[in-house]
Amino acid sequence: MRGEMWGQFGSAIASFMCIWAMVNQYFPHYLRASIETRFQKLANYFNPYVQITFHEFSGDRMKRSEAYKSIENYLGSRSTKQAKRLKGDVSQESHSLVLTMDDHEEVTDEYEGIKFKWASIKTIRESKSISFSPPQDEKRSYRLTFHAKHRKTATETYLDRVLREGREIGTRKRQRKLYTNSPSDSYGFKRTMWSHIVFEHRATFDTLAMDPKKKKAIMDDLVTFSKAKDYYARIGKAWKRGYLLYGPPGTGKSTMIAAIANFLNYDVYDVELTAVKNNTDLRKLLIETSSKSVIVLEDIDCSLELTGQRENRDEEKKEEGQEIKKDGAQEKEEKKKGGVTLSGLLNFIDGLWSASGGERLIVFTTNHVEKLDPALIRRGRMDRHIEMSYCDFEAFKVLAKNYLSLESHPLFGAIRSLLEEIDMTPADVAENLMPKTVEEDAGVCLGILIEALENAKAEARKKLGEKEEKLEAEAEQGQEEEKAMFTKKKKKKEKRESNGKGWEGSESES
Ligand SMILES: Nc1ncnc2c1ncn2[C@@H]1O[C@H](COP(=O)(O)OP(=O)(O)OP(=O)(O)O)[C@@H](O)[C@H]1O
Ligand SMILES: [Mg+2]
Repeated sequence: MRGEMWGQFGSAIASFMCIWAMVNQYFPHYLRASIETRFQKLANYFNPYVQITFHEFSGDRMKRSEAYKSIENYLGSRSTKQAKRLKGDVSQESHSLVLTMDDHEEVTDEYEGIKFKWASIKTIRESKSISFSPPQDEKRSYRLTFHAKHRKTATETYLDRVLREGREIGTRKRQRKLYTNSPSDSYGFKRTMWSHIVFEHRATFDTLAMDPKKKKAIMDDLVTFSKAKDYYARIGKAWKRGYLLYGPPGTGKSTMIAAIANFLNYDVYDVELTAVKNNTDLRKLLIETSSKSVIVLEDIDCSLELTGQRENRDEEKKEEGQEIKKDGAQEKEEKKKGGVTLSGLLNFIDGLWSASGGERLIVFTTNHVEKLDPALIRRGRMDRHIEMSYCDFEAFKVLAKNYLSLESHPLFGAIRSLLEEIDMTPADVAENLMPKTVEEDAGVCLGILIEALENAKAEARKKLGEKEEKLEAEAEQGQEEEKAMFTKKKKKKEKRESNGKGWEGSESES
């Protein structure tokens, strides 16, 4: 019965196609449009299916539609399994092979027991003008077909899922970028404020040597942040989070930034503050950053030399009664150099100027946290302060695993006790662990590290000895000086007393 019905429906479609071909051939254009509308109405009346079309280029013709790209991503794996004709290409973004269903192919997707049909459509527009870019005449789209009774599910949940999943696949696949700001002077016609290269830093949280508990807490914080869009919207805050990474050179601050970017799949914007002319340019830079990005200001204490801190120093000088002499040229030079002020930077962080929203992580690094203006790093601006410190045994184990594929070794005990006594940065430990020749096996590398630690220990002892000697000498000298002072004072007193007696004596005598 059902088969018969489908047969009738099929022959109706065939007759319709026949009539349509005749109409196309014999009727003038204005009549064709009117007949098409009427036919469409008739077909809609009998057709129980709903169709939704997503065009590749819609509205802004220069840009591929986001929905189309998401659907393409979503259908990717389904097409590879189901479609008989596939198109292969190498993605410009990720340089990897991308397979999509060829034109006029169909795949079926199932959601909550409902079948959704996706077809890739290509229409060719007859163009009378000569064009060198064929895509203008070829229009592609994806067409979704489903039964009218599932309209609610399709429009309210299914399509939402398709677009969300497609976007996520796109984010995972995309090649991330490392942006650096061009010097302010070079902005001009068609010059962008940022130049970029492909971000290829391989650091991950797995390879980052630090206390595992601290590492886990940071990763949890990042995950919570990246999923907290609604939360930030509800509390009316810009969706951003500030991290301050501080510690001595070579403790992994830059490595941590790369690990964060890789973990969250974010782009990295490395802001070179000294190349920014003024607060306005800084603001423009922020506006030009994309969502899902880490904005990095490295060695912030050095950058601030040009700005707030310099002003503070001037004020300090004023307080000390020193005159601040600046000739015209010097002032001009300072204006040129230090256009970015502390308040400009604070505005930058607060995202006051970024009405565009979107998830952004702002990271400052410094070797001297104590030098920073408290306003710059207060909670709310820099939400997390993370100390990157010298290599302890837990961090060493991560490095040993990365560099030597070792989980344990008889020499680990000696290294553990040496690391408890000696401050060595992960960068130095890593350098010692790295095999210098192909003959060096893990044992040799560990031996080299032990030797370096022992040398550092001997050096530290020597320095301590010298310091103690110096202190002793200073103390001795101090004692001598004190003694001399005491004797001098005593002599003075005796002299005064003897003078006094003489006066008293003369008094009585008179
Ligand atoms: N915690 C760490 N885990 C893994 N590797 C590390 C770590 N710290 C340093 N390294 C290694 O040392 C090198 C230098 O580290 P990095 O540049 O991250 O240090 P930094 O703290 O940013 O130093 P600086 O303050 O000078 O900028 C890295 O390339 C990395 O190989
Ligand atoms: Mg660094």
